[in-house]
Amino acid sequence: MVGRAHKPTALASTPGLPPQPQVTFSDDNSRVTAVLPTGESLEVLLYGATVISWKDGAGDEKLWLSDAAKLDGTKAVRGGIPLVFPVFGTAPDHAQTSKLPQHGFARTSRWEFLGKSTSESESAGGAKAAASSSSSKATAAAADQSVKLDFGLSSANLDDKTRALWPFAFSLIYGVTLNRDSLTTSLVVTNDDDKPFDCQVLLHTYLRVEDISNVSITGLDGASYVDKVDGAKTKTQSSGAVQITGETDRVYTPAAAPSAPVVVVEGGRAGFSVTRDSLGDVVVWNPWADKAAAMADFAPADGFRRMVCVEAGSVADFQTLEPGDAFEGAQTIAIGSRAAAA
Ligand SMILES: O=P(O)(O)OC[C@H]1O[C@H](O)[C@H](O)[C@@H](O)[C@@H]1O
Repeated sequence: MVGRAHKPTALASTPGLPPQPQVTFSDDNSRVTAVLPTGESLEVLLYGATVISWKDGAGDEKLWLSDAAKLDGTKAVRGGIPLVFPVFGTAPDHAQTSKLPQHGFARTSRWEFLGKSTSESESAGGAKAAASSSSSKATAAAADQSVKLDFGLSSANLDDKTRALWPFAFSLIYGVTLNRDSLTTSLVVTNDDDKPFDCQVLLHTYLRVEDISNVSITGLDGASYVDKVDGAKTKTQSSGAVQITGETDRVYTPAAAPSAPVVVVEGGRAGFSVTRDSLGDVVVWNPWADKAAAMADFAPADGFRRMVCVEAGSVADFQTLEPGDAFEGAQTIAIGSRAAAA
């Protein structure tokens, strides 16, 4: 195809305004899709508020989703970004959460879509460009746009059975922001009860990689971790990148500050950089062949070579929220050159 020097830009839906991010609902109301004018996209299931797809402007998928994942609300989604709350794993010795299923109920509850917000960067001439009919300014503004989708879950939305397992009044607001080269997910937990409750949160991100044998993870040097595949022993990460060569299930607690990004490097190039805000822990998980084979919803069988979970959370301990208090934790996953600059 011959390149065109003066290719027309996409038409704005309102004359004089740059193209806007598009947010649509699926016909069956089960999912929300957002697309930036520059082509990046995001898909979120209301079931679990699970992000099930995140594509860059070239249409390349950034998250791993099992071919056998259940997306019909009968089981937590195997892949994407399931939300873990209020317990990580199971906690038989923790009275408040001991009755809950693995990873709690947030990932298996239907959330409400609360709405979208969009923004443009002033630095890209956003405000001016929006008021201008100049196509070059409009393009600059569009290039810097982002869209944020908000989802909510509260005790009032839970079925009686779930509420009985964890009888606290709470509300969760989950914000998912799609930028051109990054995705931010943030969770606000509010205690609406008149008694304190304990909770853990985790953003259980399945990152898609080309080949796990070329992947290394940096940013965890010297971090203390619990090795769940070696009798839950506490160890210290030696310096040098972490390589995944077998089943891996570790809960890292890097030194508190400054909180360095955890970078997934593939073939010598930074693929993803995960920056955390108020989330002290990082779980690194890959089930490898045998564990993957034991999961009915994990496919294809060698899919473990195409994924690694880097999960930002607050899970090493429980945190206690007093009545009326709120906790907010977030992660930003940057791709490509922004990851390289991290
Ligand atoms: O199978 P799931 O309940 O989705 O859990 C999947 C995995 O989640 C985390 O990464 C835990 O550290 C693992 O121990 C667990 O196997």
